[in-house]
Amino acid sequence: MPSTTAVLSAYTTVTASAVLVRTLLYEVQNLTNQLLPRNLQEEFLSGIGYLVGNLSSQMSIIIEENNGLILNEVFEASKLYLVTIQSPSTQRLKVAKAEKKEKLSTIIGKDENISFGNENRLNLLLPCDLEVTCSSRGNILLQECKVILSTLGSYGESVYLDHPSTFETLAIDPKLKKELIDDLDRFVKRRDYYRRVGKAWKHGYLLYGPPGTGKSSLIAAMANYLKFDIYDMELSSLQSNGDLRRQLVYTKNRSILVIEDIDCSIELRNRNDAAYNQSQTQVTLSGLLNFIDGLWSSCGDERIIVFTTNYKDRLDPAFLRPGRMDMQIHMFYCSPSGFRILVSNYPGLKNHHKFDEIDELITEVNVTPAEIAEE
Ligand SMILES: Nc1ncnc2c1ncn2[C@@H]1O[C@H](COP(=O)(O)OP(=O)(O)OP(=O)(O)O)[C@@H](O)[C@H]1O
Repeated sequence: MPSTTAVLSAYTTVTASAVLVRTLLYEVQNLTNQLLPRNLQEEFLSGIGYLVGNLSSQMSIIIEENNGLILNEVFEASKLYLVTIQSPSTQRLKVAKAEKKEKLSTIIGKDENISFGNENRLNLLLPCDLEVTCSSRGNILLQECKVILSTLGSYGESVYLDHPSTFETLAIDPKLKKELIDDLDRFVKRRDYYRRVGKAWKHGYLLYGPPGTGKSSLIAAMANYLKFDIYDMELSSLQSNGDLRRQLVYTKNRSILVIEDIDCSIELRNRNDAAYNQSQTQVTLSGLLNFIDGLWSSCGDERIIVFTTNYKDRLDPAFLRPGRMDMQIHMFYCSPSGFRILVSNYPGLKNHHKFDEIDELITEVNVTPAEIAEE
């Protein structure tokens, strides 16, 4: 089975939730305030609002120079503004806004050297950044928000998370799904509550179950739902326990920190066997426990940490102590209801005369959603 990182980055379709569209609209509003003269802003935004109301989860805004034979005033206004912040040779201009900053920062595309504003490139990796591309015809293309997947550790890299998994496509028990969505909703709404009770605004999940039952898919669904970035912490690439904490510097608020296959990394270290020597894992169980406890008190707000394992019974009980994991989620073999979701996702079937027979078979045999998806 591929690793979480491989699976999460393997997709090319961008899926966006309602949250994403709402955030995008908000960002468009912000951008419009800064790009357009005041008298044009209202008209432009009401047009966008109309579009979003009817629109799918993806949106590109293209401002053409001419609207038929008529000159497009929005294009002229945007062009005038852009000329003041870019050099004549600029082909691409990126615009980003940090959560707590009021103004957008504008950054010239990858192949150009000049950058504007005080933000460095990392700020592009914020949730909900917008990309404005100026084509040779002078069109301005505003691309949709994207969730970022970053790999922490010595080979750290970031990519846009284009994993299409959502809670709708996830084949898990409907009751568990609802419980989890409610839990996430409660978590993001409870800033004041966490402050009042003096608790860090963090949440820990343990996902356990056999390979191919959807642990990585669930993490992607959570990220797409909350519009949080994902940081995938590869323990095997860390040199020491101290590296765990140092990696946090690269993470941001409103993010999910993922540590996968936790039993392998820790077990290997404790057993000190040949496999351990091969994997070069340098993180110890106590180092990890210290890190989790410290994480809860030392880093920013709105953080979710997710551990995954195929073997919960191998984990040290200290790891599962109350307060470390808020929710333990058992990902299990496919149920009849899960099967219905998968056939609706893949061949697009809602009904079939074989369904009853398959329902019976599925309850008799352990089969993973991944195996069914493969078929
Ligand atoms: N519960 C599920 N709902 C929908 N699709 C699933 C589910 N489980 C598995 N799949 C399909 O199988 C593929 C592999 O599953 P995934 O990587 O999420 O499982 P995993 O439990 O993380 O496996 P591993 O423990 O090996 O990392 C997914 O990309 C998806 O296509």
